[in-house]
Amino acid sequence: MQPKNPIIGLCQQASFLTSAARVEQCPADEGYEVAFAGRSNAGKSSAINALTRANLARTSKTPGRTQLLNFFSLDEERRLVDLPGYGYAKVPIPLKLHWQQHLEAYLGSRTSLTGLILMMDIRHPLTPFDCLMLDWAASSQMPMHILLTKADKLTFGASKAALLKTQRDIENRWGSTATIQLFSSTKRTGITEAHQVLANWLQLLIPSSTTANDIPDSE
Ligand SMILES: Nc1nc2c(ncn2[C@@H]2O[C@H](COP(=O)(O)OP(=O)(O)OP(=O)(O)O)[C@@H](O)[C@H]2O)c(=O)[nH]1
Ligand SMILES: [Mg+2]
Repeated sequence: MQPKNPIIGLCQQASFLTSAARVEQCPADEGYEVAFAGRSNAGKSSAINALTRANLARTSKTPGRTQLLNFFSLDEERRLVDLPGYGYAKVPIPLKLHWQQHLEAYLGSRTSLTGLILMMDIRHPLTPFDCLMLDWAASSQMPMHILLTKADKLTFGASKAALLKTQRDIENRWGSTATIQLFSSTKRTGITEAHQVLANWLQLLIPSSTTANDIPDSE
């Protein structure tokens, strides 16, 4: 029998920890943290829910729903963070500036942050703000993994083509800054691959004889 990837058990026991409106309100900067970033409505909260199999993060048809940094605890030293979505036009400018400032302060100061998952709607990849995040990851050498979300909205062929094109565009501009995969919260596509990235970044390495493909999605 294959050993169970420890990330699956930890994700199943994930619980809401706290919300922070500013960096000073974040939990102690200790252990390991992975943050989920992306344009408003890209599917960040849905992805966190799909990866944890719980209804932890609030999702919404109205973009701009997540306006705080929401922390979810996996165990005493590991956390996931749902970041406020950027780029939502209807948020008033002062609030936008407030969020941008706090997002930058968080990203620039958080020493427990071991990686950033960037979510992009597969139908609208590489928005200007996504490009800024890639610039930031490249310059700060922060590991980045991209989920092309809502892959279920395209046919299999079209989603593969979008993956290859976006991958090529990223390599041309940012080299090996980011890895990338297809993802769908509704169809539960790409969960195993994303879990493997989380396991690596959260220092939950599984035995080398086991590969990501050996581990079933739902256990
Ligand atoms: N078809 C499909 N719809 C999805 C998927 N993921 C999210 N959605 C829908 O997209 C909308 C936005 O999802 P959220 O997860 O709330 O997006 P978010 O990025 O957290 O949004 P903000 O909190 O506003 O930044 C909701 O209506 C979801 O049901 C997916 O994989 N497939
Ligand atoms: Mg959200």
